[in-house]
Amino acid sequence: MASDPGFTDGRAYSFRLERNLAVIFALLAALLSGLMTGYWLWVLEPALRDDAESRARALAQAQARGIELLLGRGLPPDSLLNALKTRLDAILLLRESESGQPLTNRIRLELDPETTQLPLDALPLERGRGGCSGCFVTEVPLYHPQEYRLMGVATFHANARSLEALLTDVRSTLFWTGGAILILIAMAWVGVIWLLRRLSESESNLSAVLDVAPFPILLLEAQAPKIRRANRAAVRYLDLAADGAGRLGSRVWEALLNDGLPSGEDEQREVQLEMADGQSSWAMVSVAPVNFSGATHPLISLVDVSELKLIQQRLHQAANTDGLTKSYNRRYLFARLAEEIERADREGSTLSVILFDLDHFKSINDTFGHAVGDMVLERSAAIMRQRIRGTDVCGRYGGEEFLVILPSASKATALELAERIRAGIKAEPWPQPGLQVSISGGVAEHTGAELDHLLEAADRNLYRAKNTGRDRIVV
Ligand SMILES: Nc1nc2c(ncn2[C@@H]2O[C@H](COP(=O)(O)OP(=O)(O)OP(=O)(O)O)[C@@H](O)[C@H]2O)c(=O)[nH]1
Repeated sequence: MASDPGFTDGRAYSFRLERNLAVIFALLAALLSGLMTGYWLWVLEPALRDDAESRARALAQAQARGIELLLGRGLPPDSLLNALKTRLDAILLLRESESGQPLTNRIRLELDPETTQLPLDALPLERGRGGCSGCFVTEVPLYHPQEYRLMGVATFHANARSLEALLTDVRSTLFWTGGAILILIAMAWVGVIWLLRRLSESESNLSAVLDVAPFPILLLEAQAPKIRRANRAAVRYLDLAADGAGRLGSRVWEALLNDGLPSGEDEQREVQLEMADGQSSWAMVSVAPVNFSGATHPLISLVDVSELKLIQQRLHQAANTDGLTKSYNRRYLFARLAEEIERADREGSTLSVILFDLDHFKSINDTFGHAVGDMVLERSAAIMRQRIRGTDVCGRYGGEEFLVILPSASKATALELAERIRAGIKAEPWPQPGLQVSISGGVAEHTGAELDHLLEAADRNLYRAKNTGRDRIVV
């Protein structure tokens, strides 16, 4: 089938099914023709010949008897010949006694009814004698008159009427049988053409449907993950182009293959792809088996979920982030701390936390205004984020309280970091004249107890820091 411009062919497409059907019909027609020819050659024709021969043999014998009777009357030669011409239907092989020249005549004669009564096997006959391959000739001279020697009597090897009747029978049998076969073959071909047209229609309809689909669709080969067909959206999305062998492919497609296609029918996979323009894109890949020409091919569909992914990320970020400080919020901190405690228990590693609280924050608000208070919160969170390690987590625990989670850190390490943060906030050059900010912190190390115990321990130390003059860290 010619490739259509839409559901792009990676390779010429062929209907194996319809091709097989056509071959079956052709074989059937050849078989029937062979049978008919064989039937004619090995059954009908031998029967025809046998029938004709036996009739001719009988006729020749009867005619020979008739001639014998005529010859016995002692007629002069001319009269004899005339009598033979008018009475018998035969070929005579007369030979002049002197010259020895044969006088072969095809004569219209009538049969003497008496002669037909003679016993049929009375005369021995030989076929093909005297140069007449289709004749039966008496083997011995029947009569020896003075002037002429009658070598024998011959007849065509068939009674014309019975042979004609037989031929008519055969021809009519052949005509009807052959006609029926031809009608069958013609009907079969009409059926095949109709079927092919329907298949072609459904194929082009499928191509049209797949082509207008706004998302990429690929039909793969049954045996290997190679593209057999791709719709326009797939050509655009995956930047597909045909190679020298007409096979579709691209760098993005190879990356998708390397990432692994879903194996199961209901399986879907989200894959991140680097597109032809260098941009990153997320695609939901799903696979469904479809049958073509008796083989199961995977039909791959891709849905670009980049925007969805972005929205998901934003939602996830919004759900876990504090709007003011852009640090993690309390919800996330609790969930993350639970995870880290579980990991520390599982791996037997250390884990520490620092609970910070800005000092006299109420008075900052009261003195400099709420907006300045917000700015102090934002800046303090940024200072914390700048100083922690990549594995640490820092977030807003409450109003002016912050929690830092330090996986694999002892309380000594945590203390060190807490002091650096405290010093950083204190040393920050705040833009408001007279604004001074300090922070207190309580450090606690996970000792195998539950999450609440760890936070309570940190809170107790923070309380002690507050009560012992603030601007300090207590372990
Ligand atoms: N500007 C601003 N203020 C906040 C925010 N959240 C809580 N606060 C204020 O933070 C203040 C906390 O005050 P307190 O709990 O009395 O503590 P403090 O004044 O810091 O005193 P100590 O903790 O004992 O040093 C309150 O006045 C809250 O209104 C916020 O998001 N923005």
